[in-house]
Amino acid sequence: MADEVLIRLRGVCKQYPMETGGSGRLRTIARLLAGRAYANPFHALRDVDLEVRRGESLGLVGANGAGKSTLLKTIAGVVRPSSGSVYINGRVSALLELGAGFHPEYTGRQNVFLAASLMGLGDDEIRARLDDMLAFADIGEHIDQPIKHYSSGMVVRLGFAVATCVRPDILITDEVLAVGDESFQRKCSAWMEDYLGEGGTLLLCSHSMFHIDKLCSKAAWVHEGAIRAYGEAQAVTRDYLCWHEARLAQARPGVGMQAAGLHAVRSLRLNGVDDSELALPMHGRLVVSGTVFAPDGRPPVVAVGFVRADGSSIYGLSSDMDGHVLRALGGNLFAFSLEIPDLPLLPGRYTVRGHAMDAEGLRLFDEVSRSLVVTGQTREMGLCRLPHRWLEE
Ligand SMILES: Nc1ncnc2c1ncn2[C@@H]1O[C@H](COP(=O)(O)OP(=O)(O)OP(=O)(O)O)[C@@H](O)[C@H]1O
Repeated sequence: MADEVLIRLRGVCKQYPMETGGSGRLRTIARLLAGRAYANPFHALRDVDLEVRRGESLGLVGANGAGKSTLLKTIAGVVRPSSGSVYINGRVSALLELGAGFHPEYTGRQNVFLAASLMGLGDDEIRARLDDMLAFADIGEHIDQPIKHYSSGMVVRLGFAVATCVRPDILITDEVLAVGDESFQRKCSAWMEDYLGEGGTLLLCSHSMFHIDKLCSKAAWVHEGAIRAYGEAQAVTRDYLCWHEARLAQARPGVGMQAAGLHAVRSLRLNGVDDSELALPMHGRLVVSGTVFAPDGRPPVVAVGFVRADGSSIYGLSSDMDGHVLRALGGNLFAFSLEIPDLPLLPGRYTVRGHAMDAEGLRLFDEVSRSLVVTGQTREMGLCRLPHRWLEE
């Protein structure tokens, strides 16, 4: 049962016509009516093979326009592939575009009935679960207003509330977490963790590597319509972030991953060293310091992680875990300085990462890395020295 394949895609391709102007569109329609292929197709998905088993959680990452939503829509049955096969085994609940499946003129309550019945629930079942759904959506009296007057966050709340009560075999969500406010994000995230704990299967598309790492066991990196990498979520998100870092470095030499308007680590130093590798003896004193840009002017959270050369995590912490507030420097910049007085890592090569997060410590925006070489001689094995002594018995 656990090994049961719930989603299988084989050689899935999706093409869209490229024509934009009026006459181009007419030509496209004429070609379709004549049963001919598009003249100048745009390949949104290229030969995608994918398998998701029961109980797996797969994150989709990729740049804007890479094809993630098209892939999710193809799996949800909203988009028909141009070629290839899609096999789905189980009840699917999909939270795709905002309000998809909702009728704008109906009230929230009417839409809940509509959406839940489309997902296969009978009237009695819906009535029995209605209070739970409304409690999850938590939009108060707006529930009896037409949803055309809802904010995007309220629409997502309603959509997610229906999904929670239907308890699908496969839950497909496209950037839902990005739309809700902080408390709703936490609620959704907690619900998804529960759902996965109970054996649910999740497909999550997000630009938040934090959420992908937190919620997904596997990840697929979609690049120009094809799967560029597939594997353990943390390994895939790491490669994807490195790719972005390299791309930005190419575009703006000397500048790390930063963008006006986004939280970003502006500098990261190991014992005051900014860019080159730091060599430090075992049990030496390490100070990780730097600055973080916060577009909203609120003190951001910084997370610091230690990673082995093969990418596996050794240790991570964030300023909010310790209740530490970053020092304001002015100009939306905030400084941090983390001391590790007695670094217990065994000799070897490591990466120290600084991640910029929002004030709530919920969304992770970027990552800057520095190399650290721990020097020394020892015959101990592993990654770090555990404090120990031998007892005389
Ligand atoms: N109905 C359509 N007609 C024509 N082109 C489309 C259509 N839907 C999607 N595309 C194109 O297919 C490509 C992939 O779009 P898709 O929405 O899947 O990307 P995405 O990875 O989800 O991007 P984002 O992160 O920006 O949401 C884009 O170039 C988009 O313009």
